[in-house]
Amino acid sequence: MSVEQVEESDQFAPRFDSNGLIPCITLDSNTRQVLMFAMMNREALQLTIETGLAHYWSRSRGKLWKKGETSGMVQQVKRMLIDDDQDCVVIEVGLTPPVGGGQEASCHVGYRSCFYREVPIGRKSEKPIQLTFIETGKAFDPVAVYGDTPNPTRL
Ligand SMILES: N=c1c2ncn([C@@H]3O[C@H](COP(=O)(O)OP(=O)(O)OP(=O)(O)O)[C@@H](O)[C@H]3O)c2ncn1[C@@H]1O[C@H](COP(=O)(O)O)[C@@H](O)[C@H]1O
Ligand SMILES: [Mg+2]
Ligand SMILES: [Zn+2]
Repeated sequence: MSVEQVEESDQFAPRFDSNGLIPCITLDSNTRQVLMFAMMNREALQLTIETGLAHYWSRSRGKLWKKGETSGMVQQVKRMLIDDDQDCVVIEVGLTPPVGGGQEASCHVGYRSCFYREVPIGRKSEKPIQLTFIETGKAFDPVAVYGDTPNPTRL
């Protein structure tokens, strides 16, 4: 397919990287708050489109991942957008509360959004950069929802 077709036509032609993955940014459909960034493989993208529930590919866990499979915090896709060269998607989702109680959220750390800290802009000193928490508290208790086996994001 030509660049022209990819960029200017109405043909959906998602471009996966050399590992067969496409990045996805997930927004809250009501507020447009950025909730998370994850990858999708062809199957995850197809399942997301077919079922209307967000599916991803987890590189750290090496598996297809239906968001909410453990927590119950499924993401209902209201709209999907793709960029000009079709190598990145955005989904706007409705959230579901976790099964263990608490408010609707997305992040497995217990915050609503994975993007729960702000990096200050403009350096005033050589001191280490200090992040600010921008959510007032956690939306739910992750131990109540995921159990106490820690599952930290791989660093
Ligand atoms: N639930 C989440 C979850 N929700 C949001 N995110 C975000 O999704 C990103 C990508 O997930 P992974 O790290 O699994 O995927 P990855 O491809 O290894 O991504 P990188 O860390 O390499 O960027 C994370 O970096 C988080 O910002 C989550 N990452 C992991 N989980 C785990 O997913 C499992 C299932 O949870 P539910 O889907 O809520 O049932 C549990 O074990 C959770 O700990
Ligand atoms: Mg990550
Ligand atoms: Zn998170």
